[in-house]
Formats: sequence, structure tokens, C-alpha cells
Amino acid sequence: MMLVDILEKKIDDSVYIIAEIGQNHQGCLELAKRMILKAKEAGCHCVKFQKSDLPAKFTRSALAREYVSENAWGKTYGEHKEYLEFSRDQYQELQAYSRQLNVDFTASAMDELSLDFLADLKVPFIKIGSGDANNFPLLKKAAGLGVPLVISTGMQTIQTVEKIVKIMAEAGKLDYALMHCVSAYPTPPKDCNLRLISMLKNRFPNVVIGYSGHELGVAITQAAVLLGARIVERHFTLDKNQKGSDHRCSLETHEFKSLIAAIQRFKLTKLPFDPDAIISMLGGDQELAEALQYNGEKKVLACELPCRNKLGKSIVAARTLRKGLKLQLTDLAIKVSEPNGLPAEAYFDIVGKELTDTVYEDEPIAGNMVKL
Ligand SMILES: CC(=O)N[C@H](C=O)[C@@H](O)[C@H](O)[C@H](O)COP(=O)(O)O
Ligand SMILES: C=C(OP(=O)(O)O)C(=O)O
Repeated sequence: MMLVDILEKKIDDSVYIIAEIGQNHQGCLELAKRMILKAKEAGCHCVKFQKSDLPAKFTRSALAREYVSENAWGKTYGEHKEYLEFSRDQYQELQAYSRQLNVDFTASAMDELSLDFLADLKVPFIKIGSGDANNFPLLKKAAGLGVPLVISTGMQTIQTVEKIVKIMAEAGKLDYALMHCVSAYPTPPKDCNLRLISMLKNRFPNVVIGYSGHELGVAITQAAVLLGARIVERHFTLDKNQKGSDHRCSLETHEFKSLIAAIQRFKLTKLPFDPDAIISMLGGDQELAEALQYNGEKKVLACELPCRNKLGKSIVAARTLRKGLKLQLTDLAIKVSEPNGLPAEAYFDIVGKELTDTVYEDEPIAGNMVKL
């Protein structure tokens, strides 16, 4: 099955399944290949990686910060991320291997250079992860590339989601999907907020809605499908006990197989089901009930704050900017910064505003540095 068939609504009884290998390959090409093979054997339609150009995604101080964690692959966050990053040649090798196995191959583009890189590789679609859902210039650029997009919405407010849809509409972009997502690893069931899938479907009836889940197990993801998610993404691992931030909330091969088998048994043309029907269909327990309870409007949740602080994007100075300057777009860049600055969604709002402090290149612009 191809993603475009879902995006063009040519198929309405199937779900496109993405195995998010992400950085669960431990920086090892051979393990990455083995994971691709296992994901294909489990029945996934796509294997996905995460592509970053580190100086484009992170400020120098974000790369230099100490990373003290049992999941660290280096002393600093930069060394850690470098260890997990594959080169162009390695990407090409993984892409060729996926082609041999007849499984789609792609990655999330975590900065503008990575977006160009993936467009150049001619992947079937590009993923924009939650960390960039408020990175409006990246979204504008992505919308102009002529490549289908899958955009996650974790750590964001409904206002930001509306802005994403507006950016796509202004670019005349139709072939994109929005993924409901909560960026907490693992996400507690009560925070999964699955009803937002129905809300997104009602609010944006022309947009395909999917689910990128970080909870434990498969039942909540099955419920997401019964609410109408047509694309499912879950982290994939060959062993949940390995070192790394994402392994615990990932699915092993047998779990992907059981998730896919369950989805194939669903009568998807009868969708959507209501939460009570879903709980009884899935023999649901307390956790499923919590995931399906109404949790209010889409907002940034407390459980997402650690991820937003670590990987959320801020506005930073593209070059040294002197006090008194009226800010122009070319003065600004969007990166993960240490400490955080104004959130990326404020990018267009601060243009024309006066800077009250000098900000050095690659340093964050904080709220109190701009006369609003
Ligand atoms: C928001 C986002 O990018 N999340 C990604 C996708 O879900 C994650 O895979 C992170 O890259 C990962 O959890 C980071 O872990 P560490 O900080 O140990 O490299
Ligand atoms: C961060 C990512 O995904 P999500 O926001 O869907 O978890 C990603 O795909 O890189």
C-alpha cells in the first residue's frame, strides 16, 4: 500500500503503518538493516529514521551541554546525537536495502538542511516531527517541495495546529496528514487524549488524521484506529531493554505483528466507533478508558514539558543583533537552544519589533528582549 493512496482517499479500509526506527538503531548500520527486515516481516508499510544536521538543528550551547543520562552515547548532547546520526552514504545504503525488501523508506526532517537532504533522496513522503510542528518557516518550505508530508502535533496548542493547516492551504498543499501525538515517553494512558483524533477529523474534514503514539502496549493504538486514525506510527525496537530514550515505549516485532493483525480484523469502513463501543470491542480495561476520556481542548500537557524543554524549538539570532534593531525575518533562525528562548511559533509575530538587548549569533532571543 502507498501513503498517497490514503492521502488521496483512494483507500478507505486500510491503515498505513510506519515503524519508527528513529534512533533505536544505536548508531549501528547493521542493526538498522536488521530492524528494516524485521519491520517488513511484521507487515509494516514503512520504516522511518530521524535526520538532523546538528548545527542546523541545535545551537552551539545546546550541543555543548552535558548529557548526564543512562541513555547518553556521549558526554555532551552534541556527541550523543552525533553518535546516532547516519551519513548520506549510510542513508543511501538503508534506502537501497529497503527498496530491495519493498518497504517504504523515509525520515523526519529536523531542520531545513535535512529537509533538502530528504527531498534529494526522493523519499515517498517527509515526516515533520512534533518538535518542528511550530517551526512555520520549515513547514512553508516543506509545503513547497512537492513531496507528501506527515506532520505530528505533539507539544502544540490547537492554535498552532490551525496555523499548520493555514500554511498548507496557502501553499495549495493537499497531500499531507496531521498526526495526533503526545510527546511523553512513555505517555501515561490518561494523557493520551485520543478523543483529539475525532476533534481533528471534525475540525479539518479534508485532512487525513493519523496517530503517532508513545504509550506502552498496543491497545491504545488500536483504539486510535477505531476512532479514525488512518496512519499509525509507533517506535520499533528489537529489544525494549536496550539503552536509549525510546526503547521502552517502542513495540517489538511480535507486538507490531499483533497490532497489524488486529487492525486487519477491524471493519474500517464502519468507522468511527464511539468510545464506549471501542472499550467493549477491545475488551477494554481502566487504561483504555482513561485514554478515551475527554481531556479538553488540545494544549501543551504537563507530561510534555520535559520533551518540549529538551527538544522544542526556540527563536535564535541568525547573526549578532544589536540592541535597538527592528527585527527582520533574516535576523532569525529556529533551533533547539540552551536555554530556551521565545517559542518558535512566535517567529512571524516578532518581525518589526525592537530588540531591547544585544543578542549574539546562535543565542536564544528571550521574551524580555523584544519590545512587544
Ligand atoms: C520530539 C522528538 O524529536 N521525538 C523523537 C520521536 O519520537 C524521539 O525519538 C527523540 O528523538 C528521542 O526521544 C530523543 O532522545 P535523546 O534525547 O536521548 O536523544
Ligand atoms: C519526533 C518525531 O515524531 P513524533 O512527533 O510523531 O513523535 C519524529 O518523527 O521524528
